[in-house]
Amino acid sequence: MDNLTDVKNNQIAMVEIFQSIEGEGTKAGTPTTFIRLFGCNLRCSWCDTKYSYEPDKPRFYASVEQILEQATTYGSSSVCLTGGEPLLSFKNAYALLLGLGELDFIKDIHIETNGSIDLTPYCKLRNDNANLNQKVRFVVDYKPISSGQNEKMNLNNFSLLSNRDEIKFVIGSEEDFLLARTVIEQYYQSGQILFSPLWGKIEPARLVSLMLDSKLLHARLSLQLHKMIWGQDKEGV
Ligand SMILES: Nc1nc2[nH]cc(C(=O)O)c2c(=O)[nH]1
Ligand code: SF4
Ligand SMILES: [Mg+2]
Repeated sequence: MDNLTDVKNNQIAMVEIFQSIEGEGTKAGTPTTFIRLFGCNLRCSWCDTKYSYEPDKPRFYASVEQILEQATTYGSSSVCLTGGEPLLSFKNAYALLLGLGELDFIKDIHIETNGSIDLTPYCKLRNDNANLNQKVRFVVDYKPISSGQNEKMNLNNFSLLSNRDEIKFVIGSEEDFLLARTVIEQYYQSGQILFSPLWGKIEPARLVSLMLDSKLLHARLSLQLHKMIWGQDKEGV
C-alpha cells in the first residue's frame, strides 16, 4: 500500500503549498508556486526541511484537484515540485504531473529530486506525454559526503538527463567539492551543473575559487536567494 496516499480518498500527504520566487538554480528570481510533498527516504545530516518527513506528520492531505486549484489561484507559470522527496510515490507524482501538465498557464514544472530516486519511469513519462515533454525539468541533487547519504546516490540518472535539466552539487566542504569533480568527470553527460554552497558550512567565495581553479567553466554557482532574503529557517518562502 502506498502510505503517502490516503487510499480511500486519494489524498496526497502534504507539507505546504506557497508562492515565492525560485531561490535556486537557472530560474532563480522567477515567481514560482511551490508544492512540497511530505516524506523523504534520505536523512541528510544538514537537512533544512526536517519538518517534511517522519517523525513529523503531514500538515494536511490534498487531492490533485485541490492542489491544482491552489496553483491556479496563485497563477505562476512556474511550478516547483519539492519535499522531502516529491518522487517517492510514482502514483502520486504521476497524477499530479498529469494534472499540472494540463493547465495551460503552467509552462515550467521543475522537480527537486534528491538524487537517490531512479528517474527512468519519470523520464519515460516526460517522453510519452506531449504536455510534460514541454514543461518538465528535473533538478537532481547530488548529496555529498557531508550529508551522510552519499552512498544512496543513483549515478545511473546522469545518463537520463537532457540539456534542460539541472544537476545540483550541494557542497559543504572541500572534500565534497573534490568528489563532485570526480563524479562529473566520470558520469556527467547533459544538463546545467550547479554548485550550491551549504549555508554556514563553506563560504561562497571559497566555492567560487574552487570552481574557477578546477576549470569547471560550464558550471554555475547557485546561492539560496530565499535564505538571503528571509533567513535560514523561515518556512513557506
Ligand atoms: N524560494 C524558494 N526556492 C526554493 N528552491 C528550492 C526549494 C526547496 O525547498 O526545494 C525552495 C524553497 O523552499 N524556497
Ligand atoms: S533529501 Fe532533502 S528533504 Fe530529504 S533529508 Fe536530504 S535534504 Fe532533507
Ligand atoms: Mg528549501
